[in-house]
Amino acid sequence: MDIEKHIAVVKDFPKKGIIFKDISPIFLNPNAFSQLIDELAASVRDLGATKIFAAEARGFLFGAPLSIKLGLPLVPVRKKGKLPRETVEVSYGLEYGTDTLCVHCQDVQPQDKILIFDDILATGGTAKAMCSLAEKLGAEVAGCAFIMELSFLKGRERLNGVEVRSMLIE
Ligand SMILES: O=P(O)(O)OC[C@H]1O[C@H](OP(=O)(O)OP(=O)(O)O)[C@H](O)[C@@H]1O
Ligand SMILES: Nc1ncnc2[nH]cnc12
Repeated sequence: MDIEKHIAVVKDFPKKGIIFKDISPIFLNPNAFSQLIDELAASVRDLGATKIFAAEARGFLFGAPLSIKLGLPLVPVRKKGKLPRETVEVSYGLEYGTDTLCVHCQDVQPQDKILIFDDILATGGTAKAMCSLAEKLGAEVAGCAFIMELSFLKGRERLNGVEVRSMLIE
């Protein structure tokens, strides 16, 4: 499908100099959204993941239907202070700031193979942090998948050694 026609480009958001790729128009078109989830699921099935990590907040919007489509458990990866039970955490840098991501310890077992999912791969800070969370809990990273990759920010290099799948590379 032509994903690009469902992405709005906004200059200088959230800071001057950032060209923000807004994927939210896809949610206004349920047929396109459904097709996107079908294609995303087909593109990662062979990775043999046992669970999906999806990053707050935009990652949740795609991660939830992806988990249903693949029949795999979904582990919410949340920003600090949101998860009520025991967590592991990792701090990371973003294109426009820094943050800390957490996961519930009980959600992951050492035999798990984790599919790291997010809407956008930019600098790779978020995805790298999710890989570290999986590894801290003794699990393996099966691969990383994104709707869109901003290749000029070289996130793929930061994920060196991990299988990376992006539906759209810009
Ligand atoms: O590759 P990176 O440089 O880490 O950037 C990618 C991340 O940035 C955005 O999330 P953001 O932290 O803006 O949060 P949101 O999903 O809550 O909007 C996006 O949804 C990815 O998670
Ligand atoms: N330029 C960008 N557009 C949308 N989401 C992002 N996350 C990090 N950088 C981004």
